[in-house]
Amino acid sequence: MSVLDEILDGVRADLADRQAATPLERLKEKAASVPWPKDVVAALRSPGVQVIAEVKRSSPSKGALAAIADPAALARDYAAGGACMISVLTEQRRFGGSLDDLAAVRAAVETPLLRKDFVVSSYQLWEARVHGADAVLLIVAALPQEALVSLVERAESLGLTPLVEVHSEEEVERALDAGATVIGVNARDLKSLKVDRSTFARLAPLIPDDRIKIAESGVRGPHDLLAYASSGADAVLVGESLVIGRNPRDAVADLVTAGAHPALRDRH
Ligand SMILES: O=C(O)c1ccccc1NCC(=O)[C@H](O)[C@H](O)COP(=O)(O)O
Repeated sequence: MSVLDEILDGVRADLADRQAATPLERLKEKAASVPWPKDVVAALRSPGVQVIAEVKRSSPSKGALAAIADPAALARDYAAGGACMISVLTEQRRFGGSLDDLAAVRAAVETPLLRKDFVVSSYQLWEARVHGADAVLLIVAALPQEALVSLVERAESLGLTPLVEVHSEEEVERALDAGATVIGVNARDLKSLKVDRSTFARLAPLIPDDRIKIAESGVRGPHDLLAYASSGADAVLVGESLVIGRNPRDAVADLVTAGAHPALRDRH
């Protein structure tokens, strides 16, 4: 069984528990009083290469990374550093996240928020809305095509921007067929968990220029952002290097400064 399959088994079991505790109708009632999500596409289309900073406690590849006792404080640092979006991992078993983290971050910052999880059901989209997300991750490798298409449509109907994640040529084609506007190329192979930064340069040319291209994983500092930018990235998604460093605000600011270099402006 692959790591992804193991993660998905746990996600489905936890989802079943939450569905038993909170019926969908109740979630829908709650969503009615939550403000409409922010325009993530506009934020990502801002000049230069944008930085998406992630709240990430642990991971299957590295184990424990950082305790992050106060995710809201970390998010405030990310926002002060200039992150255009904050990614909050909500998967519990392997990443140590939760929907409470998402809600706490929502209460702390105005920055657009991504719910980063392994979405397999529209129930999770409603949860994302209720807890203040503006965008949701949809991983092509985790979904049959019919489910992917339906989740892209449902997310958009709820005002959530789907970030559709790909790892291969075939998955790029599936993301485009599903109508994705925002496509993330994840450099981390979901079987070996190894990061191969060249994946973005290989797949980016297959993604039309009217879509937003996000390079996910493996950004250790400004030099990696610039390398992804030179291959056409509109934004980078960064987790580990921000949470293990001593000053997340300065680390984000350094990336934002690199992404704002005059040579990288007016790329959209
Ligand atoms: O991080 C992992 O080990 C991992 C394993 C299996 C599925 C997903 C995984 N990570 C999720 C991510 O996509 C990253 O958290 C994100 O791209 C940031 O990457 P990094 O900056 O390398 O922490």
